[in-house]
Amino acid sequence: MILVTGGAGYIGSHVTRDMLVKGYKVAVLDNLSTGHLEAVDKRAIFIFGDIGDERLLEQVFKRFPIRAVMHFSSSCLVGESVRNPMKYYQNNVEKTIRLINKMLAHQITRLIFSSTCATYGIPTGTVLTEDHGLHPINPYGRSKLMIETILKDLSESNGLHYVSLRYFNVAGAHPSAEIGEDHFPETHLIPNVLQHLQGKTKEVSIFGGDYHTPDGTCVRDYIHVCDLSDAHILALEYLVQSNLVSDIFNLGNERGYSVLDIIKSCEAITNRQARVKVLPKRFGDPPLLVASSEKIRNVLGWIPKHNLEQIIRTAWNWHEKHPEGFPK
Ligand SMILES: O=c1ccn([C@@H]2O[C@H](COP(=O)(O)OP(=O)(O)O[C@H]3O[C@H](CO)[C@H](O)[C@H](O)[C@H]3O)[C@@H](O)[C@H]2O)c(=O)[nH]1
Repeated sequence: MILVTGGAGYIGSHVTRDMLVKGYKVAVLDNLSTGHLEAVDKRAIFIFGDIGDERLLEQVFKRFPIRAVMHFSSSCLVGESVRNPMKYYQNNVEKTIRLINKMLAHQITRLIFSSTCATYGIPTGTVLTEDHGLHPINPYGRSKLMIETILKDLSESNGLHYVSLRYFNVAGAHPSAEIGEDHFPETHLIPNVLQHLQGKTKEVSIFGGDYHTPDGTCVRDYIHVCDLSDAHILALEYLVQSNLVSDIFNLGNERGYSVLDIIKSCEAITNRQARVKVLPKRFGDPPLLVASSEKIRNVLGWIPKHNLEQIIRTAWNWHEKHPEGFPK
């Protein structure tokens, strides 16, 4: 059985569903602070609670035959991390240490960790490889880098085996449109543009129009949540098979799209026109983040199957089918 922390969240719920389809048994641990019970596949065991609750972790690890942990639960908004860094150090660092401690106490030594491209900071080249320097420019990135450092140390001394996946910009929804992205408040670009095109907001804010990028807006590498999910399952299989190897992989598509590119693509796919307003830069945003995914393709055999159009189309289907998101 695999324990999925944050399995009621956007990414965790997609990976949970895919693992169940592949025949894995899954237990989801989630405090529903940002996740949704309705997003959790009914075939999974659902445990309500916090990853920082050591008594609960003790019970979970005693009761269920957990072979590995996929650790999604974390705070993950760059802007919020700048305003409230302590939340990030507590949720992402302190509580993760408690989780890993309990895992090791129960001889659970396999972990898939949700890391981020925010660990790199401002890239020196145009495409980021995993060996690029790590100089995060916001507390979110720093909190994830702290855990990566801890994981490396524990893998050398405590027998922990981990795969850390550095996500670029995750978007899109399950092809069934039964699960998708539902945050409150929504801060991410693609859902914000689509919700605006549904008539929910007056305009789309563009955070910064004078970056040193081709059109002056930030460039990001968007990856479909189902491609991301495939990579998690490959990483899990890799950990189980190789057993001794721990590693770090980028998860992106090697294609950069600016904020304006995204708005134009959303307009074309929905056949609607957006109203945009250029606002000041959001603090903590690097101008350009594009992955090299060569390593994960070579080592894990990961093949992304969705392009930007499919990312936006599946997200649009989800928003159209669930204009209010999950039932509240
Ligand atoms: O309404 C919006 C929302 C976003 N943006 C811009 O669009 C780009 C993408 O922003 P998102 O908020 O969608 O995503 P981030 O790049 O901030 O965040 C993503 O990348 C981060 C690393 O930088 C973390 O990994 C984080 O979890 C992940 O969602 C940024 O340049 C942002 O400034 C806008 O212009 N308007």
